[in-house]
Amino acid sequence: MAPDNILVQVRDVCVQFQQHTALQQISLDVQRGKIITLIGPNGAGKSTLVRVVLGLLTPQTGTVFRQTGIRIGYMPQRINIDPVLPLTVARFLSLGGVKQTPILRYALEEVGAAHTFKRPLQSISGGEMQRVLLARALLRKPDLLVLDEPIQGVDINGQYELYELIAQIRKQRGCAILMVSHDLHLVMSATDYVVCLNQHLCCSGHPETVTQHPAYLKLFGARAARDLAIYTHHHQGKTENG
Ligand SMILES: Nc1ncnc2c1ncn2[C@@H]1O[C@H](COP(=O)(O)OP(=O)(O)OP(=O)(O)O)[C@@H](O)[C@H]1O
Repeated sequence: MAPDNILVQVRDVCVQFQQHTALQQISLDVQRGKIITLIGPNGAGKSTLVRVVLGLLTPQTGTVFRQTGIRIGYMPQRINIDPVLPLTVARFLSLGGVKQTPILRYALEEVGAAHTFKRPLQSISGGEMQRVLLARALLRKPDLLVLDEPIQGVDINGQYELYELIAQIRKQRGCAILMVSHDLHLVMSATDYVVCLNQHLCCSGHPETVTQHPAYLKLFGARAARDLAIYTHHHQGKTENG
């Protein structure tokens, strides 16, 4: 059992693929209504941890507790679509079980992709696709939204927009969000808690704390300093403008 405000509790989880250790002694709490971001280099185990949280992968050791009855909306890193399959965005969204047009339209409106409703899925842009996947996850009315690299294939302006949208969704719906990101500076203002992974848990805490942590600086080096400078600038700008 975990306190009611903890949606998912991961304790001392280890995952091994053949001889390779993907996760080592990882503990994590996903709190109701909070945004938690997993960062780490390629192969650090971020997607593996996401799969553990989702219950798609059973760790060799450790425990995972999920509050009973919680709904989880998942936006995967990518999906494979048959290029010749005639599938509109509306039909794609309805495959999740919700068929009512107004509800599907509303979900697309919420993510700023209402214009794609009747379009063939194969014809929409990378950024639009990310929004459609987000809409699909929202149709589950999630208590927890899990986003595995939501900005993949999105240009830099689109990335800021998407993170703003994610922050707005949390504000409006009050759901918890667990997301994976490579770019901490982009997500910092939209994140309550950061977990820095590299098979083991390098450091965790509030974004400002993590970016100054020796383990984070060791892992990301010069980029970390640049990220902090960008964040500080961005953050100060925001404060000055109210
Ligand atoms: N099903 C699997 N079988 C074998 N090895 C796997 C499997 N899934 C993941 N791995 C390995 O586990 C390690 C962690 O992979 P994971 O995808 O979790 O990393 P990641 O941090 O999400 O990486 P990226 O940033 O590149 O997406 C990698 O070395 C990967 O090759």
